[in-house]
Amino acid sequence: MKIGPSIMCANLLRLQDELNYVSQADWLHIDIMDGYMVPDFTFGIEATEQILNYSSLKSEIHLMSKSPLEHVEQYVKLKPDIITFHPEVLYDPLRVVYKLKEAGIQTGIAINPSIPIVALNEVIHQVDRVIIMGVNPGFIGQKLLKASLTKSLHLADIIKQKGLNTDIILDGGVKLENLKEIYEHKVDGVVVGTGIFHHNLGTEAALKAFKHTAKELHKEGQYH
Ligand SMILES: O=C(CO)[C@H](O)[C@H](O)COP(=O)(O)O
Repeated sequence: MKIGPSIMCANLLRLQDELNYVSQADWLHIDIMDGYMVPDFTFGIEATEQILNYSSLKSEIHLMSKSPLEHVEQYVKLKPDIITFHPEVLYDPLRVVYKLKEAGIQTGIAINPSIPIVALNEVIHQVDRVIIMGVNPGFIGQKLLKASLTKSLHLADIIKQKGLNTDIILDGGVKLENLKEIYEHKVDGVVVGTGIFHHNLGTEAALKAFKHTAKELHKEGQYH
């Protein structure tokens, strides 16, 4: 199972150190909040560009935006590896998908806890990853909703039936303690915020612990 630290949960006064501590992660997850789709704000273009320039990790920009069609233009210019948006806010999410494909950027879609998997029918075959939100986005440190895990099993079935290669990622409420349960629900990767950056082991050791646990689960291998 792959581990993607969510940089919005880092100690921002020590951002370079925090980026160094997670340099062995599988990818870096950068949340962009627009103040509409979710109440808070995070990084703008300038800050995101600085983070991308400094980190050598594969990068994902998660657009928590009510207007992804407009916002995606600016973030495409930063050339991240993946841009993930919420299709539920658009009548025609494929327009964003095509923009990303045209730009050669991998496409992710994220769905909030209230959105059923069936809502992805029109787009699932066009995207590289689906992020299932384990919490209602906007705030860090919330508890994982069990219904999101059930959703993951449902999504895994659909991906298998359709013969797709789409990654299932879970974002929100991921801790070392629930990693096994998450893995058992056929999740391929997790976005981890406070579980890494607020862990009492410290960021670097927490990431190591996550990677070790993920490796052990993979060795057991009975679920994937
Ligand atoms: O989408 C999010 C919250 O809206 C973030 O990815 C957040 O970083 C997850 O934090 P935590 O792991 O503490 O739940």
